[in-house]
Amino acid sequence: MSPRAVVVGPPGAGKTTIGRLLAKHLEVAFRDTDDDVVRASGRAIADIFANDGEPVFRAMEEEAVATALREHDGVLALGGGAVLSERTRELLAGHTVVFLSVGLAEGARRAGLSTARPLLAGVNPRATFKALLDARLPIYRSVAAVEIATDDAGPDEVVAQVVAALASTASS
Ligand SMILES: Nc1ncnc2c1ncn2[C@@H]1O[C@H](COP(=O)(O)OP(=O)(O)O)[C@@H](O)[C@H]1O
Ligand SMILES: O=C(O)C1=C[C@@H](OP(=O)(O)O)[C@@H](O)[C@H](O)C1
Ligand SMILES: [Mg+2]
Repeated sequence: MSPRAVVVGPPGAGKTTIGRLLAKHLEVAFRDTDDDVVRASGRAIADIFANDGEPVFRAMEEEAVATALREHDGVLALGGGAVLSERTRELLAGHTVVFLSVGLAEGARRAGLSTARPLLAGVNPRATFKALLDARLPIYRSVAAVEIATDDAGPDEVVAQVVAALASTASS
């Protein structure tokens, strides 16, 4: 069993939104590893970051991703930082991975200053977001077979582009 598509990318790229719509389009189930961590721990992500720190969240996330990759055959959205784990990157090899990209201005606008995303809740979220994009861009590219820029496309258009890209990947 393997997910039809695994969606990666920075916060605000639309992994959760597009993943859910893509699953609907493909008539398969949708799963998001952020939700899995919240359900398994019974806690909000911001609470885990604030009280236990990022490494504890990353360990929970790594387990959630490994389990979901094993169990889920629909569309799977990862949290934006899941690919920081080497084990996760290794597990992603052999899966159909879609990278949704977003630039600094649009990504920061979409991710907002929401406290639900603790990594971006500091004093200068824009600078934090820029550093995050710079550091992670090569990592997202290294795990994904498909890259879709989402800055200038609404959700339905992004889904259509993902569907087309998946079809051409499957036939190549
Ligand atoms: N292509 C898009 N165009 C405009 N807004 C979008 C697009 N994709 C997502 N959004 C909006 O951006 C915000 C973040 O989306 P979300 O799916 O939570 O991103 P992620 O899971 O990658 O962090 C949400 O408010 C969502 O409605
Ligand atoms: O980029 C990150 O490190 C994170 C992204 C979040 O998910 P989204 O990318 O879905 O916002 C969530 O996993 C957590 O706040 C950490
Ligand atoms: Mg998300």
